[in-house]
Amino acid sequence: MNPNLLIVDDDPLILELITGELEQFGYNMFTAGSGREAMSIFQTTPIHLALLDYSLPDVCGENLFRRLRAQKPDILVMFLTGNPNLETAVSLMKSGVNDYLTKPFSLKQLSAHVRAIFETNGAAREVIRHEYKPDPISWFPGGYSFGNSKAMREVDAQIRNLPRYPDTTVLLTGPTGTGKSVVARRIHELTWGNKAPFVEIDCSTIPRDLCESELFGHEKGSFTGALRSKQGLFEAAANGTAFLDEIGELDLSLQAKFLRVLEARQFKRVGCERTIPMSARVIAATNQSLPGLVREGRFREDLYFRLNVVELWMPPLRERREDMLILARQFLNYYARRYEKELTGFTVEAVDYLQNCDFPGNIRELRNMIERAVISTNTSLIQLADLVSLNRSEQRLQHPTDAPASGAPLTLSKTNGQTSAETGTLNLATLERQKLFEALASANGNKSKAATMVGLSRTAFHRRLQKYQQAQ
Ligand SMILES: Nc1ncnc2c1ncn2[C@@H]1O[C@H](COP(=O)(O)OP(=O)(O)OP(=O)(O)O)[C@@H](O)[C@H]1O
Repeated sequence: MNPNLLIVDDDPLILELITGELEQFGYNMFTAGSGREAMSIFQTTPIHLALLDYSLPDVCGENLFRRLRAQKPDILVMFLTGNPNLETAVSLMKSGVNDYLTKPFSLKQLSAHVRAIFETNGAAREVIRHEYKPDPISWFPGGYSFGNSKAMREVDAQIRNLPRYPDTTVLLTGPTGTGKSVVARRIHELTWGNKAPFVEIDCSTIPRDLCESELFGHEKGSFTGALRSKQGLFEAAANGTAFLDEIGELDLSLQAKFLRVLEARQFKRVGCERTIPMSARVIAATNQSLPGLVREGRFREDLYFRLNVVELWMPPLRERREDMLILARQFLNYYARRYEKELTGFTVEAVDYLQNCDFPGNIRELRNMIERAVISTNTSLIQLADLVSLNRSEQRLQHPTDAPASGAPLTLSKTNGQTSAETGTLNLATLERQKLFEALASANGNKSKAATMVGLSRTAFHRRLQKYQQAQ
């Protein structure tokens, strides 16, 4: 199920252009020319993201937004506005709008924003991941790298060995955003190329009562709502790869059934007695500790052992700092091409910053940071100021009318409408100093806590703090 997007605008041309642009990315597009039309679509279709024009013929966009949120608190909302005045901007951000884009904007900017909303919003991201869509980031021309750290070289060596054992189950473990899904796809590519399907399911997002049918499929009429027969994960994966993400979330009763499938290499659709052979390789991933879940009685020990034939551990990025720049460079090349920017690299300060960041969101966070920097930069080198950004809503509350059309987090130099490197650095220093001291104050003087709050290692935090304390 790809995400459903609703655009509400009274200009049919805008509706058509936006629909054409976003459909290319696999979103299901719904359009409405008025608030009333929007509400009637909304009543019948699960909408994940609404793109709202601020001025509609029959209702103020803000009222429509409140009605949507009242009915579906987790709906994502982005406004497409003319230049908002300060009050409007403040009110939008305060009321929890996810993003807004100031007209005129380019379609590229719009799609970048939509992707960013889904990337940064956990719940909605899961919707995308529920079914497999090739992720273009995995297709760097000339191949892509996992990095050059010892840990990742070992992972790479093991992955290269796996095509010889296409039935072997693989367990991928490691914190969120470390690249487990990327590795799963890489194993599939090396084993089957595009000759067999790769099918993905996220066990944490499928409602419990639908999970069995998602895994094993069902026959028409086997339960209320089963209007058609449906293949499940194992059948759809055929002789390719069945990837079960967040396996730790699988319901205990289904764990037993799943174990039997792994042992017998066959299964039955719900409501059907026919046995279907299971030919796919199973890859499971989790960012939880399965032994821990076993101890708590939330995960079957026998299933854990059955899955754990080959375990690949993806360490957090802060434990493999030598990979950071390789990955950052890779993302820079990718996004520079994608956004058609002439970029040659990073400044020394930017490199220093990247190497000192802790990246609690791991590669996902690094990737987002570089994408935003590429969008916002005006120079051929990514500057420190392009990487360090204020919290987006804070920025907009302070300088709403200065928000660039791209809506990318502002660099301070741009916030003030100045682009000189010197001025940028000066402003950045003030901003950084303020952020460090604020974090320190909120952490009651605890430097480790404050460092985590601003995304730096304790040493980097301490070093920077000293610099500002000496300058006082
Ligand atoms: N080696 C890599 N090269 C390029 N992009 C990568 C690489 N590793 C990870 N990424 C990118 O980082 C992001 C997070 O990766 P991925 O979804 O594979 O992490 P994960 O460990 O499965 O996370 P989660 O536990 O939250 O599901 C994705 O956008 C992915 O494309």
